[in-house]
Amino acid sequence: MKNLLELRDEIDVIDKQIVALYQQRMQIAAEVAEYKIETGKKVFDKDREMEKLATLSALGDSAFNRHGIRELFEQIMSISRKRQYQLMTEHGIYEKPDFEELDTLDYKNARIVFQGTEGAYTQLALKQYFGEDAGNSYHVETWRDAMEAIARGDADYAVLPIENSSAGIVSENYDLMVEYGHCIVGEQIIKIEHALLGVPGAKLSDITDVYSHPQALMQCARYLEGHREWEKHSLKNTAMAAQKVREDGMRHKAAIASRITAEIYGLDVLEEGIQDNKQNATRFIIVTGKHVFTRKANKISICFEGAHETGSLYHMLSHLIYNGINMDHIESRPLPERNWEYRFFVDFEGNLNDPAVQNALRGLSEETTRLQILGNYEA
Ligand SMILES: O=C(O)C(=O)C[C@]1(C(=O)O)C=C[C@@H](O)C=C1
Repeated sequence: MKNLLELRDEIDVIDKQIVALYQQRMQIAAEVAEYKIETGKKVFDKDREMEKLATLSALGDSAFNRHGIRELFEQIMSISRKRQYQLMTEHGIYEKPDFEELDTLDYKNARIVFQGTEGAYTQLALKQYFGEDAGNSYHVETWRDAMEAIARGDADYAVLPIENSSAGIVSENYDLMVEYGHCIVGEQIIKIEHALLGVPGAKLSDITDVYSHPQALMQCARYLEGHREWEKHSLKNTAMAAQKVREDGMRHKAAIASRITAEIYGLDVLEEGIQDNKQNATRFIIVTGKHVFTRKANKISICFEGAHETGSLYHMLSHLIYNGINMDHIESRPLPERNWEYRFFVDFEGNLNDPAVQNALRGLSEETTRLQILGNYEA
């Protein structure tokens, strides 16, 4: 039997040959890219790749090797495509996403819409994000209403919750972003501290009914577990719950909302910090109707759909990984009317002007069935 050193020497010889052949092949791929640049042909040719995978894997002498050859060449051709996208970007052949670059975003006199009523967490986020420019804001009943206000041009910006650190994503707003095609221009994270609020003079022992937004009820699940006898009621938002408790004026009714709403609606704080996660925070997005970004933007949100087949997501994400892009977040949402098929939402670091981002987006747009850039903004 040969010893390990001898075997490794043999592997080293073969690997060098593979490297030389790989480089030769990539050189030809570069020539293919030139041809495609000249002729305007697309880089990704699925039929050609399928044909190659079938013929090459058939050369394998065992089922194991046939499978391995297929995987190996899938990777080789995927790298070949990435090289071709890179060359095209270098040649300035890049279909810029339909986004206008601005020096800064001007919020002066902007009309800002949020969902809920006075004192909603969204309003807190709005005030923190827009600061002094927040004066010109108004509220609507639903998140869809806020999106509509942007679509109609009644408002310039909308503020919407997108994710909570304990309850997860606000799925409806992900879906609305796809449906309306608006643009994210900013985000604001707000620490969420829930309190139990009752009418003046009410005691904890009086409470039998609790009102809040379903997300807030979920975020206080452990606390509510300690009061199983309480009837829980879902309302559109936490501030509305506070308003209702005030208007009903009954000692047995309580709301879960922020401390600030207690001041606004004249309620007593019966208990504070009742959320399960003491670090509980919600991320809000700032949305507008025009597709704009600034040079300072450092986070990109996209949504894409791909073929419903093995390895599809892996290949789509490989465009980010191969271009050295740092991914922050991935989510999936069901595709409407297509049971058990999904679209993906990915947040990653970068600016639309970065060559690495342009390469990744080019790859994704060629190799997905649908790509939507939801925004490029400062995180
Ligand atoms: O043959 C082509 O059109 C190529 O671009 C080359 C190649 C390959 O590397 O083999 C790469 C991408 C295409 O999807 C198909 C094949």
